[in-house]
Amino acid sequence: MIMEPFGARLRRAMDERGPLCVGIDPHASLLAEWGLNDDVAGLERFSRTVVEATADRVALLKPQSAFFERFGSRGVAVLETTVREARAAGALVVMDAKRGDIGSTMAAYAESFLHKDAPLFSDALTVSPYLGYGSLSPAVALARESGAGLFVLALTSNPEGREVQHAVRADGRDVGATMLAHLAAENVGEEPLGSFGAVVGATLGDLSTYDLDINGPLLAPGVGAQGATPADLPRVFGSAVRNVVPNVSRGVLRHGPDVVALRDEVERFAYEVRTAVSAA
Ligand SMILES: O=c1ccn([C@@H]2O[C@H](COP(=O)(O)O)[C@@H](O)[C@H]2O)c(=O)[nH]1
Repeated sequence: MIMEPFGARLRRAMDERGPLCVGIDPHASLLAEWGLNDDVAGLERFSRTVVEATADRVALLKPQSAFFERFGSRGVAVLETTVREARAAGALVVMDAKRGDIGSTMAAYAESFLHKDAPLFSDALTVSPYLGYGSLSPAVALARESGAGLFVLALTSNPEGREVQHAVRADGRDVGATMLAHLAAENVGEEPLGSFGAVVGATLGDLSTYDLDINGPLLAPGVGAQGATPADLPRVFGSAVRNVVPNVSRGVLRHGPDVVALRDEVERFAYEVRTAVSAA
């Protein structure tokens, strides 16, 4: 069965559930705060709890692959279960693995996360374009075939990103703007929303010099622990704010392991995001 394109599925989820992405980031410090051991059993309990608390109510869940990979194959097995259970409970899943390599290797990364029969198949994948946007072509092609999406790192939330992303090219455009232009080209004519999104940090202040109108989703990490708030979103994203899905990881997760407390925090962020976006 051919799956509806990711952009259309995400638009519907954002409209029905509100535009919020919750991160599944099992930091060792959070496992300790939750009274769990820093081992595979702790990882499994943490991830199950986040899925139980959030997957039936948020548009997007974003497992951070690094925190699972650090436990080796058993951690990756927990990641597979987490993705499967989150999707079964109704959330879309973006795998935050930030893959990027020469095209021939990129094809294998794409198979790992975007082939519909892959054990880690996810609705979308974060990818790094810093081996050249064209190196991502195999992932773009497979995402189209599978009804999946990509989130391309364009303007990341960390201050160190500037030395690469703000570098100005010979044509006068900076690297981040160039990535946004590539994505706009991928999404031409797609309705209601293209499947090729950008990662643009909510921490970055006024982005009015960038054309964020890529007809695709803007995944905006940085809300919560990194200091941005939902109220910042209209100022940062301007008229593109309707397509923004802010991500909160530690800002929600530090309220666990109590499921009700996690849900309350998700509802609070969702309400604040909705209020900020509808006032814009
Ligand atoms: O520019 C980026 C891209 C990705 N991230 C990821 O988002 C979460 C943020 O976690 P918080 O706890 O809400 O700070 C994390 O998984 C990062 O790897 C990002 O922060 N910035």
